[in-house]
Amino acid sequence: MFAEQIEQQTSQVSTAIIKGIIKRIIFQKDDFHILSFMAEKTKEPITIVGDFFNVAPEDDLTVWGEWESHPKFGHQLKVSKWERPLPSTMEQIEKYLASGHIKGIGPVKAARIVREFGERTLDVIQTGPDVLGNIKGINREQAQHIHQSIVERMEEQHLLLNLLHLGFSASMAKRAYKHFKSKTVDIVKTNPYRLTEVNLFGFHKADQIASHLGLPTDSSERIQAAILHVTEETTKSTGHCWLTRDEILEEALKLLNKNSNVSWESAEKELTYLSTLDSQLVQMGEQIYPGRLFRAESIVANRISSLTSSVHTNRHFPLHRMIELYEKRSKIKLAKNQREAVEAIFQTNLLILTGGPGTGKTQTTRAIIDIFEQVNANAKIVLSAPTGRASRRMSEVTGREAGTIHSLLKINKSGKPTYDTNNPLPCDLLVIDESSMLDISLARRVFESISDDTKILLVGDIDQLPSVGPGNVLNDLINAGVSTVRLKEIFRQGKESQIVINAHRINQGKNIDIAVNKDDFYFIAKEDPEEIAQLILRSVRRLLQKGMTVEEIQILCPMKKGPVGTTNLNRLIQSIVNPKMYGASELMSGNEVFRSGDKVIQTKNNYGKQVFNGDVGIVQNIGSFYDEDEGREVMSLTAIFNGETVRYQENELGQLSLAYAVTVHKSQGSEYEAVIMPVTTQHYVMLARNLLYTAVTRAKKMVILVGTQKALHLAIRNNKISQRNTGLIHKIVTKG
Ligand SMILES: Nc1ncnc2c1ncn2[C@@H]1O[C@H](COP(=O)(O)OP(=O)(O)OP(=O)(O)O)[C@@H](O)[C@H]1O
Repeated sequence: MFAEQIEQQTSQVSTAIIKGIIKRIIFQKDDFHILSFMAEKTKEPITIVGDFFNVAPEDDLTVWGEWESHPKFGHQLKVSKWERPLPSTMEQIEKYLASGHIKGIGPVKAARIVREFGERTLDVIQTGPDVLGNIKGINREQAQHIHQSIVERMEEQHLLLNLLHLGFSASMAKRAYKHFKSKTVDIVKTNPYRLTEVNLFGFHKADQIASHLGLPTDSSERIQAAILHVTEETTKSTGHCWLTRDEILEEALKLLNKNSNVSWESAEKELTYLSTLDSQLVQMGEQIYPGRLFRAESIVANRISSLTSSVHTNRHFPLHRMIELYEKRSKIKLAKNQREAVEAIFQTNLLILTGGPGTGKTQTTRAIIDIFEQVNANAKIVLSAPTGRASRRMSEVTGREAGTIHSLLKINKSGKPTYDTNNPLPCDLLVIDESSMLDISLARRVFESISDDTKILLVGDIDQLPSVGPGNVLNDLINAGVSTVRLKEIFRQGKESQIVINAHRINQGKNIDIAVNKDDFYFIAKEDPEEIAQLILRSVRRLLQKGMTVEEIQILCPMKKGPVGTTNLNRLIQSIVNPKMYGASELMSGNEVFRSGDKVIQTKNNYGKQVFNGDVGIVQNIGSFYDEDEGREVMSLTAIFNGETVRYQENELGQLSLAYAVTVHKSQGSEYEAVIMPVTTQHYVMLARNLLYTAVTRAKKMVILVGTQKALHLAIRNNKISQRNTGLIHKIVTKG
């Protein structure tokens, strides 16, 4: 059987298959091993490299791999698969027991055990520790240990034999085992979709395994997995917290029926079943929530009810006098609604401060913090924001320390925070800036982490795009009646620019105003998308000639696709600002080429590297370097993010993208000296007032819009801010 498998696989892939014995572990880090291996046939020692687990010298292995020639270490076999044949003869079993794998057994005891049970030794020991009771020199505790070790060994063996050929790596098999224990192989073979529960595989990979195993395409397991997959993906891509039954069924059937014929009724039956379990999906009438979003909404709503009902308003200090003193100290006369905000924070535990650019949100926040400290010199005030860029900016404008919510709550890789209901954040006033970016899951973490004695000030601009993740938290809180101060007076307008004026005009649905005597807001009329792209290129060149740097100029696009989408514009801009240089190293990832000097954006949170989704950096170097951990030369790219050098290996480049042009969504919470934006009906589906408003408010010194008046008007008129399906308002209202 074993040999048959080898034959089968030899014919499918052109890899070397070698049987032999591990002689020495040359290097090991986690699962990665470099081993000296004695090939059975040639009796020659070779070096094998790859992911292994629980291996030790003298282990018999069969390895599959490809030969590679390493500049430093010479000829070595890169192992993609391996198996450890089960010991079957008495001699093999004795050698195996004595090999050092099983604590408490050396050669003498191994020989005694095998003498007692013969070729059935491993089977017998698996039945229980008591069978070892008569073996001289083995006490109860050791017997238990030997039994346990053998059981685990056999399970691991079983795992490797059954999973590696299905496309699992050794470490994936180990992760699956950690979760499903002895049931792992059974689960994979009967319902591989369960691997999606532990985020080991997505639906598509699980479906491939199921198809490889010949499992039926209309099984309940497959239909349920597809339903859960589309619910998760659709809420992620649309920002909705719930979807209708019909939406889910339509999408699930599209996915399922690529290679089968599942009926609407069968899918509906499975959806009903999943909803009645009330865990992965929760049904409220026609609305279906992913369970975790439903729970997040309920928790936020509960916490808000509790926070707002626990406020102590009996003040023993002369607030009006304190505001006057603040005005004297800061030489700023607060406007009426700025004063209201200062007063409100002492009357409620949860306050929202919103307003457009230049309306004095930062100034009001400063006043609140200052006066709060005057009232209580020992008050612990914490400043935070959803992204690294927003928190850095907050720190600059307030002159105080500010960090991301993730770092504040000490949220670990698996999303678990150190501060939560049982261990609340020690804090009297928590200020969160850019709070329009809070999605419902992050809001849950924030509200769960604070006690009823903490006040929260949420600062943000509700007219910006909503959070990237599901939910519309800031808007929902305002609409649910949470105390809100809305700043309307524009303080910057007089002395400053058309940018602020036009941002407010856009927000009010009015056309932009181009003042001839100002040179910070341009609209360049162009119809043809190719010409728009060329004009954008020319504008970039012009700004560079004027002395701006690549980092200061940002192209913001509604979409990624098309001639004026980020993908194409990045390619074009790169070709002029950072063209291919003869002899210089480059690295490819997907359709993108990275060169030293390129502006790049991180596209997912990486806690290990401390670089987060949306962080922008500059590539510093591309080349090979000696990786101590791997003990070999690897190609890598280093980039500078916020003054820190970060290294990416070739297989990590999927986390980076060129960033000369980014989507408006990605720009939330950032500011740039100059913003250039294509405005064309090619991006019709995305043209909305809040998108244009968000883009324009990112600019500090200059905005250049290139496109058609028609597209611009469409965007300004479209204030049907794409509705998000959420239930937070309802949940808060019903609590009240
Ligand atoms: N009451 C006031 N009197 C005079 N100037 C003020 C007042 N409030 C704010 N300002 C000034 O107006 C300008 C804009 O204020 P601020 O930076 O607080 O606005 P903002 O809403 O935070 O803007 P943005 O969202 O664009 O950062 C600042 O120069 C600030 O000092």
